[in-house]
Amino acid sequence: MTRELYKNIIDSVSAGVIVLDEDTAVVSWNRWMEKRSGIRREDMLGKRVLDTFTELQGTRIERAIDKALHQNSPSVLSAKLMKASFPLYNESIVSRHNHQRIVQSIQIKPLQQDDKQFCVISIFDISTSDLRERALRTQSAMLTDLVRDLEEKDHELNTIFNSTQNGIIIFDINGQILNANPAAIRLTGVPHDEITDHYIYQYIDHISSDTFNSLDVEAIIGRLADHNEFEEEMTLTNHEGNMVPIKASFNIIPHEEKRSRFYIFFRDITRQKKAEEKLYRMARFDSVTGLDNRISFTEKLEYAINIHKRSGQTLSIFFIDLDRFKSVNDKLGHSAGDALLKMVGERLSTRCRDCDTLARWAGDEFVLLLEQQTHQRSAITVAEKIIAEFQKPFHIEATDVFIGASIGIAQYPEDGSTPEALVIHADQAMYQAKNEGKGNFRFFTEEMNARMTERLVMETELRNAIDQEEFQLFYQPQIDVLSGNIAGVEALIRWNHPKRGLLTPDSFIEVAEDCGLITAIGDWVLQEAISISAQWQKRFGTPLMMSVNLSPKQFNDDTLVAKLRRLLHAVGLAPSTLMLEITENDLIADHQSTHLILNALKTLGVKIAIDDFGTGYSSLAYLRTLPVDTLKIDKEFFVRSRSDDTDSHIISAIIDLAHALKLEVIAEGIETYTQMELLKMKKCDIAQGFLIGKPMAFDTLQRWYDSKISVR
Ligand SMILES: Nc1nc2c(ncn2[C@@H]2O[C@@H]3COP(=O)(O)O[C@H]4[C@@H](O)[C@H](n5cnc6c(=O)[nH]c(N)nc65)O[C@@H]4COP(=O)(O)O[C@H]3[C@H]2O)c(=O)[nH]1
Repeated sequence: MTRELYKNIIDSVSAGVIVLDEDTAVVSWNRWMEKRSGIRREDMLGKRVLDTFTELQGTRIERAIDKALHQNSPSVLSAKLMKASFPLYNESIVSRHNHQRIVQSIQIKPLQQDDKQFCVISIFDISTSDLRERALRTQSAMLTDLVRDLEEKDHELNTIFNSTQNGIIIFDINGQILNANPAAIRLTGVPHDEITDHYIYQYIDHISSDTFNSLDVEAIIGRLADHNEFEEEMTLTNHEGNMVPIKASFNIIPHEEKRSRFYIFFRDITRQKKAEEKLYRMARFDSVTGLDNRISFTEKLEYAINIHKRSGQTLSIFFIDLDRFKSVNDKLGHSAGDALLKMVGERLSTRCRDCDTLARWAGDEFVLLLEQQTHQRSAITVAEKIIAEFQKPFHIEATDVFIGASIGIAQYPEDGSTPEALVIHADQAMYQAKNEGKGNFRFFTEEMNARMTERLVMETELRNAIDQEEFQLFYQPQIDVLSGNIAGVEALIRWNHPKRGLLTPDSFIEVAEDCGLITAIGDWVLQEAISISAQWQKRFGTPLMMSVNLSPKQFNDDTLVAKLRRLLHAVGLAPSTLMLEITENDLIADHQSTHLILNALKTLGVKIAIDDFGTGYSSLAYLRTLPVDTLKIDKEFFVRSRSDDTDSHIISAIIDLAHALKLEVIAEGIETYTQMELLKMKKCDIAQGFLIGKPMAFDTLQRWYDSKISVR
């Protein structure tokens, strides 16, 4: 379309048309405008419309122009806009000098062209009634739409307000309740028609508040002024006085000053709180005894240390380990074990004051923190009372169960300044108490710590010892008492320690047992001993009775029989050439499974000896029921028999009884000819001891044997 045609079209329109650019400068001014304003197009083009009609500044017309240019949004202004209309002169009605405004309907619309923003102002003269009527009708239709829109929105809001399960309370600047939705009425328990007589602070409060009605409405309103809304966990006290935890969100409904409204939007979080509490309890309390657990104890101990740092008072930490708990658990089952732990917890609690903390540390270990201690004596008194508590039996599943307690005590600040150090030291002291005979208590000493550190070092070294091939077997000969011929050997382990030289088992077997390495070491011993036995048979043409010590863990290892069968088969050795030595105490530890294991070993065909006989409390009558072949009299009897006649009598009695039970007897620790004479006299079967030969390496054993044979 040509510019000329465009100009003619807008000049022919019977309405004012003004087009403004982004700076509100006039780019189009039609003939109607020239006529009604008396201002020519040439005079207006390029001029700012608001500079010409200054009285439009700050009016709705200016705002509408701004909206069209900057928000791309149209406006319709119509009415008798006395102030905010274009001051146009209707020449046909009034004289040029008589400034009379006409009634206008003004549309201000945005227009985008070639990436530029324009604003088109159309001015209609509606001074005549029919035009005015039309404009009014348009306006009324617009208003109807607006009202309908508002009603729809209102309906939606009302539905949400009435049906939501969350409580909504609207209140004023004084906290007075103005409205509440059905959920809020239900949660507060206040009748609907009475709710507006109440104040928000009568029901809603801070969670930690201990003063009733302490909700500070002014402070809440202050916070809302800064943030518009905020959320907090609070409590709702209903009409009956019951407290419910809620999650509350406060909001403001802006109004003119002083008439502002506020609302609280809240929901009942009882279930969430219960779940949180459950989780908290699970994380901090022991489920079996209901006592504090390790985490909670450590925190309380840390707190106590911080407090006592200032007061200078002593804290005592008890590490309590139950004696014989494992055997009760194994025999009566886990639920009985749990019941026993619960009873122990209750019994220990009776020995504690309110300010003390008792916790279950792990398994059958308890820890106790005594505060307000002034001297060691108080800790001793508590320890003695606890040990005395265990003198009485625990009644479980119609059985009276006797267990004991060993206690280690560490004290703050002397024995450590952190919870970890104090508990470790108390544990070390407990270990010492246990080693010294159970049912005891010991205070921590630095010496214990040194010993423990040494143990830990040994544990690490032991782990490497197998791979580094640092173990070696020595063999101690055993002879037939009557003939003097070799009857067998006992394999005894040695550790070629890289720094400490050759170590005997007394210095490391216990550590290996405690740290679980004994099975791996024992497996190596069995393999080595069986392989040596096979070599012997090959070299001398006769089988050698090889005795091997078995630790309780190995004895209870489910794979033991299969392992032995495989090892013996691999070298083609008869099972009857292998004798397994099990100590008397280990055999009586668990009667039921002992029988099962021994029977399986017997079926395999290996021999079984009861080692260190006389040191335990087993009756010969019980031993009779066990499928064993040999009884080894503990060497202690022979050491003592040199000075005490009674022991000679006991040795005689044991040999007689063992023979009566058809058991072979080996006397261990024979160092003198007199002892040898006694054995001969009592017809003891086999003798072992330094008199015959000390434990020796395999090469030496072979030479020893060679020399024996050549003498004959
Ligand atoms: N004073 C004196 N002592 C004598 C005499 N004759 C033998 N002995 C010592 O008595 C211990 C006999 O072994 P045990 O009672 O089974 O006692 C063994 C056994 O219980 C354990 N042991 C040794 N080797 C092994 C092993 O391979 N595995 C396991 N689990 N324990 C082992 O270590 C304990 C100590 O072994 P060793 O130090 O080799 O000590 C050996 C031996 O050297 C004597 O006439 N006088």
